[in-house]
Amino acid sequence: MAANAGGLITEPAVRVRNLHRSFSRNGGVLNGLDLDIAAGEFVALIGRSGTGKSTLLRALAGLDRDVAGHGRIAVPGSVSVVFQDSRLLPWKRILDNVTFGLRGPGAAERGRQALAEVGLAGRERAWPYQLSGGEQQRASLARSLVREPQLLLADEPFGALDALTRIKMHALLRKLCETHRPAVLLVTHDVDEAIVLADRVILLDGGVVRTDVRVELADRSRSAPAFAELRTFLLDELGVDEESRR
Ligand SMILES: Nc1ncnc2c1ncn2[C@@H]1O[C@H](COP(=O)(O)OP(=O)(O)OP(=O)(O)O)[C@@H](O)[C@H]1O
Repeated sequence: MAANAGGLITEPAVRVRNLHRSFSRNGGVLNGLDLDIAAGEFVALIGRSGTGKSTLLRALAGLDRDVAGHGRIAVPGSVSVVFQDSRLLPWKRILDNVTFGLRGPGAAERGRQALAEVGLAGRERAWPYQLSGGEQQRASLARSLVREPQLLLADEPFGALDALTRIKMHALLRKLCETHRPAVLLVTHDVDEAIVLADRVILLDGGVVRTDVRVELADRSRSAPAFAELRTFLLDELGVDEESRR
């Protein structure tokens, strides 16, 4: 349970209990994982390669049918997923990609508004191949948010972008989340990205949540001392050696 700004106790948007998943007899990837995410809360999920971050995300997205019966998962009715590649349909124009599957007479207008929100006004009739990688991810975010999901799952959405574009996308995602207020689970390898964006950072290790910290920074700029302190703590938790931090 989480207390909202008014002090009321609210049900979490996501509740995972005792989740297990294995792919071989060599042991589990998820080993009795518990996790709650409050409505509107932004959680970043970090962990060493192969620790099961994508496995958890796929289970929450309903993309892993075999996980059923290996724990309890409760997620909201409307869930959107963003991946590292935009997964736009190459044979559809950008607006048609964004509104794909939406019904009702207002769908095109909602799609246009979503594209404007992500900075793609005027690109409605472009084909996916005509957009840069960053623009394709903007379109992918528009396609998710036009559905007003209660839960947004994002698996390394900015992993393929250059450093400057990533920083711009961080600002955009924060703004979109402040406007639309979905619960978010963001998988990332980038500790700085986690601190810049999230309300909470959780670290997966051994198939369970090993570290769970709230990000309470007045100043999220990377040069702030409290930012550096939290980064050092998380890199220590990840077991990243001194050499690799430079
Ligand atoms: N469908 C599958 N079949 C067999 N093994 C799988 C499958 N999906 C994941 N795994 C294995 O489960 C483990 C966890 O994979 P997962 O992709 O969840 O890790 P991750 O933490 O997201 O890693 P990375 O940070 O490298 O993306 C890996 O050892 C992977 O090989």
